[in-house]
Amino acid sequence: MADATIIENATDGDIADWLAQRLGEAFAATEGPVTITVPGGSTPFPIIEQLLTRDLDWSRLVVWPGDDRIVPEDHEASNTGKLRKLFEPAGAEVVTLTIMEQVPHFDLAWLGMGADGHIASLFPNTDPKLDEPRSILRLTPDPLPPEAPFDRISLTLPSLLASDQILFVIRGSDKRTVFDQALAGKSDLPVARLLAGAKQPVTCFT
Ligand SMILES: O=C(O)[C@H](O)[C@@H](O)[C@H](O)[C@H](O)COP(=O)(O)O
Repeated sequence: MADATIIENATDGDIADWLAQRLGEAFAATEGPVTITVPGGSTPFPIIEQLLTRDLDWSRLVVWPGDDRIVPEDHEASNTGKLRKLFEPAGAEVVTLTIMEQVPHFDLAWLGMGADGHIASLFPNTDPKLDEPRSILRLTPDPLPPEAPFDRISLTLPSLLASDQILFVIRGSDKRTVFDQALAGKSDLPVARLLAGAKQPVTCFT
């Protein structure tokens, strides 16, 4: 079971500073690109807007959506569309998730979490496995989440765990309770399964 560093009451700017620090360290540690996966939903985008004001060589960054809704990129529900609009003008590359992609090792895996304990699009009904042989899956959440009632494509638990460090940004007391129970090994929700498999540092901003 992972132990996590919990940083409470963080502002989007605090999280952007933390991310800039981690990315700066990753850029300094290699000549090549730095590869991260980032979540969709609503939380990450204001943080990314602030992150991109920091003075880093964004042309060295490769961004993988952790998941997406199966909609065109110009659809308002598209995570990839939003990430492209933010990262590409700064010079970063945003990968298109397809089940044919070879998923790399990530310098950082950034996740959100739903109140039902889903991460990426690994909803409880999809019964995500730590020994899943596939890297990317197409899934149908059941029930379909009302805020984004679409089929999904998602990195799997092994893909997300193939990372040097894991970041969660989880806002709200309900979600914090779900996260704490998962961290304590008191649930079998997707977030708990990921935490059970994590050997790398886990940081959670609330
Ligand atoms: O495509 C998605 O919706 C996300 O990848 C999903 O896993 C998200 O991270 C959580 O649902 C939290 O979403 P909020 O940040 O909106 O709370």
